[in-house]
Amino acid sequence: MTPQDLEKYRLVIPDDALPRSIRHGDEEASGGFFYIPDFISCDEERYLLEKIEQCPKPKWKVLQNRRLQSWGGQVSSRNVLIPEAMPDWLVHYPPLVHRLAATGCFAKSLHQRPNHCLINEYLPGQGIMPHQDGGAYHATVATISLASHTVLDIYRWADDGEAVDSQHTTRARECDPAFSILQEPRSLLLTTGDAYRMYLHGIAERTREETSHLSRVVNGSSVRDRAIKAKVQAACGPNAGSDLDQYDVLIREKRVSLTFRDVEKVSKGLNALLVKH
Ligand SMILES: O=C(O)CCC(=O)C(=O)O
Ligand SMILES: [Fe+2]
Repeated sequence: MTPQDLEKYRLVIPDDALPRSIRHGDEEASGGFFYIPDFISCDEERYLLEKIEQCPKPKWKVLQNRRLQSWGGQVSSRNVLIPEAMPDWLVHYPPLVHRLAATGCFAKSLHQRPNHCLINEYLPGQGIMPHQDGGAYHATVATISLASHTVLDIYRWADDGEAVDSQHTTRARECDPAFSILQEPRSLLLTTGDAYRMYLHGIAERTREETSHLSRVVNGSSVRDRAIKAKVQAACGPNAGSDLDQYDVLIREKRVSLTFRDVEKVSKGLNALLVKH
């Protein structure tokens, strides 16, 4: 995929879900959300899951609601990457770093490609609290999903568009998502520019999506799996839920996600000399 192709994957965000400080039409100049189904093949997906599963146990950091691996190095409290080489299975086969750079979404980042990858594993019922990815990274995040679908919920700040007092340290977010994005296995979701900076994102801790959880999905028309697409479109349509089982819409399985970003500040210590670019 080339940078010219990317535009056709842009998600159209409804007017009433835009941050109040962005006028409709402005978002194009400053990034957005792009959903690309089948970014990797079934063989690549299988291979990646195998490699991730084979990693030694200490590579996993176990959190309360998921576990994760970190590749490319550790990000220090000062937002500096202490670099480590990425493994072959993220760089050579499948050539994910190269394939992501070729989309053009990292063209404005310092290294013009991701140098860091977080791998999150979610069992059914697990998720991630709404958050922002913050200032350690260039404002592009590339997320590849493996093994199961999920629904990423996108939230706005409650005070968005109001003058925020600089003394103010805690900001409230809106309770309900402004919209959601359905991510299929093997898909890529890119979040760039203002879309990265202005919204929060999270995954609710549930074992299945019911009709009401799918009703604000914005990418129903670009979902590849026919059964999932039919359910999303039925949930979003004018007769939402009338001919659907309200309580058994989409069952989640174990999902693994790869989150690629560019950490712009990189330590030039001894480790850096050992990392081949
Ligand atoms: O698993 C995902 O899709 C989201 C992960 C995420 O938001 C993060 O690691 O910051
Ligand atoms: Fe995140």
